[in-house]
Amino acid sequence: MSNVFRLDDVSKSFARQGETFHALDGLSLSIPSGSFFGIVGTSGAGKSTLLRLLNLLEQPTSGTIWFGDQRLNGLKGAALRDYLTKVATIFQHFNLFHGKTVLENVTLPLAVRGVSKQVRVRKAQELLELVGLKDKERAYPSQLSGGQKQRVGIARALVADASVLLCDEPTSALDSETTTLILDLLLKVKQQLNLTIILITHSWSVVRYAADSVTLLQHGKVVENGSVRALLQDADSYLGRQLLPAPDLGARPGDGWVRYDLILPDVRTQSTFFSEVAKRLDVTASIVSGGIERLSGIDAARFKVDFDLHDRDPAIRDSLSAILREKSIVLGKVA
Ligand SMILES: Nc1ncnc2c1ncn2[C@@H]1O[C@H](COP(=O)(O)OP(=O)(O)OP(=O)(O)O)[C@@H](O)[C@H]1O
Repeated sequence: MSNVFRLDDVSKSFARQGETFHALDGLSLSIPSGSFFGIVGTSGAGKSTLLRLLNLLEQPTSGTIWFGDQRLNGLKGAALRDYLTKVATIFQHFNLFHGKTVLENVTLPLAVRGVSKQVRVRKAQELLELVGLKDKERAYPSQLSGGQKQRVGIARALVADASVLLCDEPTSALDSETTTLILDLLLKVKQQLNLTIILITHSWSVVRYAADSVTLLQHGKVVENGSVRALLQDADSYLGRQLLPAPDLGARPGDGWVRYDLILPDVRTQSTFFSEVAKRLDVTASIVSGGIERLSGIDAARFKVDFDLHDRDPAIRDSLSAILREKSIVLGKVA
């Protein structure tokens, strides 16, 4: 898969109380074309700084940023304007013009590019229909809910035919139900308009729901990065475990029991997994914690499961281990 962006050893520094502070510190990252790319990290990790480098609100202090084979450092004039039609942004607080109607907000990016009124109204109406706000074109932002405002933001961002949508904490100001609706809309427009979506968030649940690739930033560096599928399959991946959490309930397994921490990468084809294992070895299996998550379009599960091997032939431990490793990803074992 080709990359829409590549960042090579990128740093961004600020002067702070007479000292140099590195918001991004030698960051290298490739973002695949067509991905829904989630960037997570705690407050101050450098997520917004990274997004501001991609939408050219800021320039890196050092390092190179590539958009395909175009170097973005120092882009100016017509090349800059052209880039900014291809890469659009939506924001946490929507950034709508309150004195303008929904339709005027959405037509604005076309008006500043000199597109005729007839064409820009037609384009804006198409986008408003796509985001489910056809009947709101004459409304003002103050008459809309938060979710509707973000829909307007999405329509406005995409009206000039961008191929990349940058999302700056797009659901942080919304309740969880509206968050799901907005993420569903982003997945729909990504599919229909063939977009790459890059979304920064501090919310694991947002990333779990929508992203197919994830990067974890910490102190301005990439700590871990990969496709959701690859991260899940990697027993040593911290990101993989965050995507599919299973709380540790503290109590150890009982005497003679063994506890496995397991991932089932596709529950649809593995719904009878534990009953089959239990039947095959004639053991009791008891789920201690975990659950099923829809990740990147597949239902994956992580469970901590106790198996009763009390008074059983020691060879059964090896058989159990072999069966579990054959069909699931074993993250850990406590005896
Ligand atoms: N213009 C600036 N001047 C000085 N320091 C800055 C500037 N912009 C960002 N920083 C600092 O760089 C660090 C990274 O900030 P950034 O906003 O990129 O983090 P973030 O991961 O987006 O955090 P949050 O989730 O809180 O928005 C922070 O410590 C911030 O204070």
